[in-house]
This record gives sequence, C-alpha cells and structure tokens, in this order.
Amino acid sequence: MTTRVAINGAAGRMGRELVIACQRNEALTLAAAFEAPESPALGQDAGRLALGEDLDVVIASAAERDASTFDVLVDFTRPEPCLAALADCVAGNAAMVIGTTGFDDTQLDQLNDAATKIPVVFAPNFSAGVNLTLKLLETAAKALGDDFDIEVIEAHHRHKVDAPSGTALRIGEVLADATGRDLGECAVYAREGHTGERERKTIGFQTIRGGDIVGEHTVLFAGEGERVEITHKASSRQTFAGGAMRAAAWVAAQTAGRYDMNDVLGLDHD
Ligand SMILES: NC(=O)C1=CN([C@@H]2O[C@H](COP(=O)(O)OP(=O)(O)OC[C@H]3O[C@@H](n4cnc5c(N)ncnc54)[C@H](OP(=O)(O)O)[C@@H]3O)[C@@H](O)[C@H]2O)C=CC1
Ligand SMILES: O=C(O)C1=N[C@H](C(=O)O)C[C@H](O)C1
Repeated sequence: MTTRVAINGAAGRMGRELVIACQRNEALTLAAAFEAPESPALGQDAGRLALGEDLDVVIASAAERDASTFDVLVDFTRPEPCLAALADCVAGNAAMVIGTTGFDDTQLDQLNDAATKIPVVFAPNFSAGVNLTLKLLETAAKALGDDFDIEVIEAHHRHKVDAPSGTALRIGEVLADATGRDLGECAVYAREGHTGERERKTIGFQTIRGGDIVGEHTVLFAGEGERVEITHKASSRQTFAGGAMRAAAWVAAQTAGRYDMNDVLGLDHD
C-alpha cells in the first residue's frame, strides 16, 4: 500500500516540484493538493499545473482541508499557513513534512508542541548534499578552531522573502555548536558604517538576493595566510522536492516526534 500525500502550497515554486517528485516516488500517491483560499489556482488539476498532464487531483482551498484523506502533508509555504496545516494534521492525526523557513521563536514553540502529538520532519533544506555539507562543516570548524574567522554567505532568487535563509541559520547553529559558542550571542547579521575591527569568535552572515538563483551556501573559514571555503550549490528544486518525498515515505511509519533529514538519511546526530 502506498502512502497518501497531500501538498500544501501546490501552485508555488516548490509546490509544483513536489507534485512532480511525488509522481516519481513509487511509495507515494498524490491524494490531495491545497492552496490559499484566495488563490487563482483553486479548481485546477495539480498535475496539469506541474506536469502538463491531469492527475485527477484538484487544488482545493486550505480552509476546506480534511486530514482523513491523506497520511502525510508536505508543506513548503509560509509560517502562518504552515502552522494552520499543522493544527489540521494534529486534529486528523496525519504526519507532516515541513520545508517552510522563516519561523520566529513563538512559531517554533507551536511547531515543537505539535510534534509531541504527531510525527513531523522539519528541515530548512531537504537536499542530501546540504545535509552532508553540515557534517563537513562540523568537522572543519572543530579542526580549524578559533584562529579562523567564520563567515556564512548565502545566495537565493529575487522572490525569497526571509533572510538569512533557513539553511544559513542551521549552518550557523552547527558551526556555533562545533566551536562551543551560542549563536544568539555571536551572530552578526549586518555591517555598515564604522564597524570597528572584526570581533573574534563572531559568525558573520551575508545575504545575496537576485534573479533565479536556486540556492547557494558558502562557509568561509579565514585564517592568517590561508582560507578554507566549503560550498554547496543547488541547481534544481527537484533536489529539495525529491528529499521531501523521501521524508514523506519515511515519516509515515514513525511515532510522534520532531525529526530532521539526519533521521531520514540515517546520519548520526553528533
Ligand atoms: N526546506 C527546503 O529544502 C526548502 C525550503 N524552501 C522554503 O519553502 C517555502 C516556499 O518557497 P517557494 O515555493 O519558493 O515559495 P512560493 O511563494 O512560490 O510558494 C508558496 C506557496 O504557498 C501558497 N500559500 C500561501 N498561503 C497559503 C495558505 N493559506 N494555504 C496554502 N497555501 C498557501 C502560496 O500561494 P500565493 O502565492 O497565492 O500566496 C504559494 O503558492 C519558503 O519558506 C522557502 O524558504 C524552499 C526550497 C527548499
Ligand atoms: O526559498 C528558497 O528558495 C530556499 N529556501 C531554503 C532556505 O531558506 O534555506 C532552502 C533552499 O536554499 C531554497
């Protein structure tokens, strides 16, 4: 039996890629697709929009969602509609895969609370490459230590609404943990004017927005006389969508809890 998947935000940039990735995954069946109550995509076939062929799944309003019609809801939208979907999933006992970024602390508390009731995979980046890169960064940060200044540089398309990216923030957390720092205290998100010399042990973030850049992250470890750069570049949103569908197939068999891509990929958490 296949896992019944619903996609929230099915007409969005990621939503359409998720429809394609769901079709490609033999363990999954697309059971439902949702969009904002005012979306012009309501009533359209999700397959026609994403693939140019009907899948007999009509995009419905998120306000009319019935969580008994699916096993897992995949959400790449915005924090507010994602939390509304989470409440529906808790009420209907469905699992969730969340790729949405840009949550504030209060919203993250709500997400964590819901994850005590249903299984939730929450990751700012579903590509296998980024999750491997996080491991490489941890090793590099531990090996290079405090003699190297750390800067995180991320670049995304002109439509992205949150900054720094969720991935850059996760990278920052990994680097801070690896070097025994608190990201809340050592992060520097902007520099302008007479900034003074760079404070040691800070982690800087630089954001680039432009054109159709899918998603690029570089960590620069700058020392005296040498520097190390570790970069991941996504060139297709299918890399995120395929990973999210792998997570959907995995999470359907889990008990309540908050999981990430390390759990899905079977990578260690240390
Ligand atoms: N974790 C990962 O691997 C990745 C995460 N992301 C994240 O995914 C999110 C979406 O990105 P992207 O696809 O580029 O953004 P888009 O704006 O293209 O897509 C978001 C979709 O959600 C829809 N939406 C808005 N409100 C609701 C609602 N109430 N119910 C259902 N759907 C709604 C939007 O509709 P409308 O346009 O009509 O408002 C839109 O179609 C972002 O947070 C981004 O950072 C992106 C790529 C990879
Ligand atoms: O908005 C995007 O496009 C992306 N968002 C994610 C993030 O904020 O990290 C992941 C990916 O880089 C694309």
